Amino acid sequence: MATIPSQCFRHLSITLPRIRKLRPLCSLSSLSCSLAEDLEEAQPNSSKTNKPNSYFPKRGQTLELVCESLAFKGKGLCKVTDTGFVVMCDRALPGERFIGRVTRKKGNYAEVTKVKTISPPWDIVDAPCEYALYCGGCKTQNLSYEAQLRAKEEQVRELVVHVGWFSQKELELQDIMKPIVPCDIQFHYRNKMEFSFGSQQWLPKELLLERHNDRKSYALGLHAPGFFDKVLNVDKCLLQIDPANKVLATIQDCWRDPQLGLSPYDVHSHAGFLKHLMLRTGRHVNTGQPEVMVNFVTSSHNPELLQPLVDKVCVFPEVVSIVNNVNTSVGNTSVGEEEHTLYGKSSITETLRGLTFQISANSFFQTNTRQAEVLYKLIEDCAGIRGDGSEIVLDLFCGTGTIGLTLARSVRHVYGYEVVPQAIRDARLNAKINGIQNATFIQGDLNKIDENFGNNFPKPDIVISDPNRPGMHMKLIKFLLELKVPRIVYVSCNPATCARDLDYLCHGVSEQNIKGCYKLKQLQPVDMFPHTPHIECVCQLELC
Ligand SMILES: C[S@@+](CC[C@H](N)C(=O)[O-])C[C@H]1O[C@@H](n2cnc3c(N)ncnc32)[C@H](O)[C@@H]1O
Repeated sequence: MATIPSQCFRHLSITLPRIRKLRPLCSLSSLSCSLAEDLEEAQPNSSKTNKPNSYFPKRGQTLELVCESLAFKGKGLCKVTDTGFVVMCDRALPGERFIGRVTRKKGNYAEVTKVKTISPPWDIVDAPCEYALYCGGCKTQNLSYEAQLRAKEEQVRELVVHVGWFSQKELELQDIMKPIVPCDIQFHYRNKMEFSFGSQQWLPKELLLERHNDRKSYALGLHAPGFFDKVLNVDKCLLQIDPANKVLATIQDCWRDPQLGLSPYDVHSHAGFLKHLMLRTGRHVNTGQPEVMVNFVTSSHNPELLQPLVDKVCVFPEVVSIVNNVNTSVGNTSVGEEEHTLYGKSSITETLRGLTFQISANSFFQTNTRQAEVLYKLIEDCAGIRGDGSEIVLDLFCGTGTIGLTLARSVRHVYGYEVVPQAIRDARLNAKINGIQNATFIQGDLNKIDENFGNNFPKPDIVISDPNRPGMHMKLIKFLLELKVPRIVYVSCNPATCARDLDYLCHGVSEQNIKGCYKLKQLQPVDMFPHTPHIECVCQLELC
């Protein structure tokens, strides 16, 4: 095997103290560097020391490197020969030998850009998408799917050992860490894609000369990696289903026509009309046929300008909803202050674990429906519901209530908490559509809970917690440690903050003299998004 996934780290488990305390000293090891970056979102205020480095490659210097593994955001982690100094390289694949040029110092490691591949990894494959090498969406499409899964699983294991402070031995002997669950379908799995309009197409350097004439033309596509103002023009995205690609191609064909008078919004000058094109797909409740929602996000309300585009795409039988979100702010978000329905319905439907969900342009819904079925089944199994209708479930970070509602059928009551008011409205509506009466959804910020929080519901038997990337706030961790429910199912989309929170729940928070009281019984990584760096984990915790 050409990858070096873990041997190089193993010795560190003996010498590396708790990462969260040692984070500022991240020159200690490659592992701590990548973890520091992993945890950056979770600890935005933590101080950084400016410890001098024993070795630092100079900016502009070229180095011959071998990528050892994938880390945060799918970047390749490499070490400088002899010194072991860590460099991270976007688009480097495990096992790849390449020449990299140092571009910048970040914390106590360096970033390099790949200049030339000397030898590719043995498990490299041809990426089916023509944009795969440049697009910010799929970063590892040219790595075999098996190798992608290996890299993701390894990343979770390293984080659980070095941030979560669980020993490799206990993970293995007690069969805690399960092999990653692959995604059956590796393309056409996304039910939501957001494309941006841009006043200038972004092209990678190697194509600049070749397509010189395209440089100034307008773009509709995906953002260039790391740039909010540069758009890679795309006619097709292999992550979405064919009917959505037909809509994209049709709009691409016509929106630049000068006679239509349409202009892309410019994020610098704030002039222009078209901001984003969001395509969402679902299925008709009775027929199971695909349903497509087309959402034009514009900087002002001008339905006449959009009408020619509406006329072109409403002819597709799958297009059942065309809406316009008007966002007058200078920001780049797609949520409008007003929404207008231009054609058909204002929402589409999707079924998940036997329930029907109504999805509007801005409601949160798991973006890989098929794999969400797998994820929710795992959550249900981990919840270990008795099925006698006696238990209380607390669904933290409930979004539109999907997890809680799928459990509601076999428990006494579900209490869901969520910060976004629209999501709470959708959750209540979803409960109603499905005839579920034993679910209560409450809007509130779980980062701001106080000592009264626990008085708002009966003591739960099971807590489901599914936070977004920063993980759980210390207030919530303390609440759970005091609540002492028999079982917690922690669902995470960021293995770094997940490992940190598992450490707090199981081993306590020594700085605050708080004891942990949970045992990690099971940790199951799930691949929801092939070709991207994202990893989902389902963790089962039981009260000690
Ligand atoms: C990963 S999503 C999970 C959604 C839902 N459990 C599902 O499976 O569809 C995380 C949710 O947490 C919500 N959220 C983020 N920060 C929050 C906070 N401070 N308090 C409450 N909810 C929050 C987000 O709005 C989002 O709906």
